[in-house]
Amino acid sequence: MTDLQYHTVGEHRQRILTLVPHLPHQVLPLAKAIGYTLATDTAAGLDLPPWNNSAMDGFALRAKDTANATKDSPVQLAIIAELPAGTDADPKLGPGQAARIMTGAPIPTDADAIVPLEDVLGWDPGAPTAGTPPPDSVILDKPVEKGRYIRSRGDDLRLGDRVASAGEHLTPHRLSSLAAAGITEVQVRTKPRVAIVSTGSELKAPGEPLRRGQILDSNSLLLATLVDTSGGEVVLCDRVSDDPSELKSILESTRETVDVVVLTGGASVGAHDVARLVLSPHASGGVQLGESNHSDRALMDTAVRFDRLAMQPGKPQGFGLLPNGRPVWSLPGNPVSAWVSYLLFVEPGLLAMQGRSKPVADWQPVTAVESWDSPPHREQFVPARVVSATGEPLQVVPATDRGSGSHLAGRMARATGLARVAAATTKVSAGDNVLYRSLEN
Ligand SMILES: Nc1nc2c(c(=O)[nH]1)N[C@H]1C(S)=C(S)[C@@H](COP(=O)(O)OP(=O)(O)OC[C@H]3O[C@@H](n4cnc5c(N)ncnc54)[C@H](O)[C@@H]3O)O[C@H]1N2
Ligand code: MOO
Repeated sequence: MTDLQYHTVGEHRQRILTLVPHLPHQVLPLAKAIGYTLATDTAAGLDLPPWNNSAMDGFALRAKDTANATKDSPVQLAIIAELPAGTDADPKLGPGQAARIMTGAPIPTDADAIVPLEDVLGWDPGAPTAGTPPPDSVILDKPVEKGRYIRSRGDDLRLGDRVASAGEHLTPHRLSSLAAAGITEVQVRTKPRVAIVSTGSELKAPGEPLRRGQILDSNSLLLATLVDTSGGEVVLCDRVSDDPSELKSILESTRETVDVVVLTGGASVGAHDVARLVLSPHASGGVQLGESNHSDRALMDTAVRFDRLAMQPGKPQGFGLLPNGRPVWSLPGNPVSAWVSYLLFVEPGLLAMQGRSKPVADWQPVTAVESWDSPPHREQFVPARVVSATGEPLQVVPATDRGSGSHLAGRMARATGLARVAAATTKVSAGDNVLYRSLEN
């Protein structure tokens, strides 16, 4: 705590992580599971590789046949078979015999080493081997080490080894490992179905003409695309005016069809702040906290609460559970505030609902190359821009020349990420270290 009137970022996030419900499991074919979160540890269904196979295009042989090979006294081996990848042939190799073999083809049971094409005498790098019949023989002028270029059955994974763990994000590389290990379907957490509602009588859809007093709604697109990157499914994205009946009606009509509601705007203390009026009609402007508010009981209090946070931007924050247990976030309407608030509070909440094992993003130390002021007793989150990507740590400047001005919807585009300044810091000087989260992928 920095001030009794304000919650810290950590306290607010802890309350969210305590209260959000976990989503149920579902079974999906692997090819449909991209972006989901694995719900159970998942084990290999076979040995990988499934059989000993060649790591090189070359010749499979018995190493002992080459033991005496020298430049002066080379060894000649007769080629008695051709083994392309995919063959199930297992030719018998007698003394002095070898098989031409391609990368990935199973090693004959009698062979114990591979010599790559390049290592046999007379190989011509300019003459392609594709489509040519196997030679009658090969000549070697040095011994081949037993086991050379053999990829052994199970040296990647054994049947039953864990391939991926519950809570891991099903990224392309993880899905690929699961496919290689013989998995065809996975248990995942269902995706949170999310309703996004931008509130404010001043909002118009992008592309519509504006009369005096109106602005274009940019938060809806911001939040819808962010929800997608957090593994959520946007099932409704709408705008309502400051008339409370419109927001009430959306909350009612989505009772059974959405798991999560994210609102922007109307979270502060204004006379028409509709999110607060609808979700927490009896709350006053800002909550006066005493020590007891930080007890476990307060953490477990599920009611929608509007708190003031010791952060800039993003001071007014609403969060709680609706009567049927759906979490609702009520984010401030200023676009930079909505962005920062989503990243700090909604993203970890949505990931926790999916059982994601790494629900909080990493912040890395970077060097500020310009000075700027930071408000006392509040953590500051500044849209920032990397100016030198070479060397460590990275060097950043504020993406706008007006600090974290939370209304600067247009200049947000200049940012490559967010810089984070500790609550105790009131001035960042050039050369100081700050934390940074990259938001470029
Ligand atoms: N007397 C006080 N006034 C304000 C306080 C305060 O503590 N006391 N806090 C200020 C801070 S900090 C913030 S942040 C804002 C948050 O206000 P609301 O959440 O009620 O948001 P609105 O008033 O509805 O909108 C704020 C601003 O953002 C624009 N906006 C809203 N929605 C969108 C959207 N979907 N797309 C683009 N821009 C949007 C809106 O037009 C306003 O300009 O309250 C301060 N006031
Ligand atoms: O805290 Mo507000 O979110 O500065 O703009």
